[in-house]
Amino acid sequence: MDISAVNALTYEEFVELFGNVVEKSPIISAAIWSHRPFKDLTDIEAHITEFIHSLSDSGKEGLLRCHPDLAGRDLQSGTLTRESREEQSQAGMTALDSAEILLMHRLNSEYKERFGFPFIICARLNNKADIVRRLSERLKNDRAAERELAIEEVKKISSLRLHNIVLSGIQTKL
Ligand SMILES: NC(=O)NC1=NC(=O)NC1=O
Repeated sequence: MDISAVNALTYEEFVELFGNVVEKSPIISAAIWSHRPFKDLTDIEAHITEFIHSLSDSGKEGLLRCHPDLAGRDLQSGTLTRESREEQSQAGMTALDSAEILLMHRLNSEYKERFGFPFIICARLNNKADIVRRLSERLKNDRAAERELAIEEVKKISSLRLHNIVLSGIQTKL
């Protein structure tokens, strides 16, 4: 990976490339740009993590609310971001039968009703059976535990997105 190419990006190019590493939260890339030159990919990830951990509880919950439900309205209406669409498709969310869709809607609604933010899991690391099982299990947690668990999942999602951009970016921009 050519970290010098990343460090040479203008602010606009950097946010264009990395702005959706954390779903619908370009402020994170806009903020960490100040820390260039980055030593390597791990350094970029560390700054993303530092930003997320610096958020208040309500800030973290706001970050979680920027994520679309799995098999939810955005997927049905085709308004998912490219990254989310690929991730959800890979986890089998686009191949659910009507009973599975209803189950996901019910569990997601129950979860959101209980915690005030959506259930989040790194879809690339799970299949649909894992997702239903983890959603059912995590519904039993308390809010603070779920906030932290969801933030850990956001970090996994963003790490995979970052690596994907830089690896594929080598062919295009970087
Ligand atoms: N609610 C979610 O967990 N959403 C998602 N997880 C992913 O990995 N991609 C998503 O869109």
